[in-house]
Amino acid sequence: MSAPTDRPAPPPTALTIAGTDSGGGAGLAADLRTFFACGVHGLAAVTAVTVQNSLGVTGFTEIPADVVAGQIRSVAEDIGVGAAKTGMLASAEIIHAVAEACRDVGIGGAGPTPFVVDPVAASMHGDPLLRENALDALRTELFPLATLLTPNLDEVRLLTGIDVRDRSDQRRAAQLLHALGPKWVLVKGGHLWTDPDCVDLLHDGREFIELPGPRFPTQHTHGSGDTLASATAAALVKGADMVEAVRYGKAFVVRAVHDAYPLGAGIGPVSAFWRLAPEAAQVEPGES
Ligand SMILES: Nc1ncnc2c1ncn2[C@@H]1O[C@H](COP(=O)(O)OP(=O)(O)OP(=O)(O)O)[C@@H](O)[C@H]1O
Ligand SMILES: Cc1ncc(COP(=O)(O)O)c(N)n1
Repeated sequence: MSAPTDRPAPPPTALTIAGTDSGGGAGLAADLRTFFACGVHGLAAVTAVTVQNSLGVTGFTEIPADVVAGQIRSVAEDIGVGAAKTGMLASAEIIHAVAEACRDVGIGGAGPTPFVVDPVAASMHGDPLLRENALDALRTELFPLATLLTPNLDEVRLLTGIDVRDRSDQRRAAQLLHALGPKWVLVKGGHLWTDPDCVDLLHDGREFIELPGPRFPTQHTHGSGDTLASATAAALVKGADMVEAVRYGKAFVVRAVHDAYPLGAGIGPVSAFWRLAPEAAQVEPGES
């Protein structure tokens, strides 16, 4: 085959700033898989390497903070970042370096690049992914830069002290978190076991938008939060507004949870494979 003379236009890009999961279910692997499935070229700044399988996380080591920041600056200067998304940030030092690098290259805050901050604190097995002293750095350094903050209910409890038991608690938590500086907050409802509608609540300081979805009776939801945030970031790169982008992210993750598969003896991952089916390739943000 001869080399093409007309090269295709490059696809949009999105950057994940996250830790690795050796089991391939969550973190960096889930983010890059979701970007790929959405037709977005994934860029990666690795923050930590975890020792992890379907049964839990038995350890992790952090990447030096200057190397994390270097990865962000390197791809921003050369390739360009259409949107960025954080996952596991591990330590206050890394959070500080990420915030500084993101500010410098226009990610989040007053910059042009949408920034989805998933304040990952622990794995779904309850194993810590963030040093205990790092919560304040998340609140004060990263949240004010976030275009969208996507806590789950355990993270809400850690960050606000609110133990969400119903939709009115979910609203109260969204208000408190919005006051910390993000433009939008999405309080995810996956852990609100009493809610059959699995409502994720989106808030911008004025309105509350409820995003219901079916709750599937499966334990295999590893990586669902990463997948939701990455699909939302992918939609933002493609020009969707926030409400449209989060609706797309939710529709994406609902399909991914529906198709989740067992892997190993514990909790299996959600699946982005559905997006590669020919009929699914037609679904774009705003059409889901
Ligand atoms: N059993 C389920 N059926 C359908 N959707 C689900 C289910 N569990 C979670 N979700 C959806 O998946 C997304 C992530 O939800 P969740 O609140 O569990 O976040 P998370 O704890 O960060 O995810 P995880 O820890 O599994 O990666 C949300 O959109 C939520 O509504
Ligand atoms: C590297 C890394 N990042 C994020 C998660 C959270 O995902 P989950 O809550 O599904 O365990 C994880 N387990 N590992």
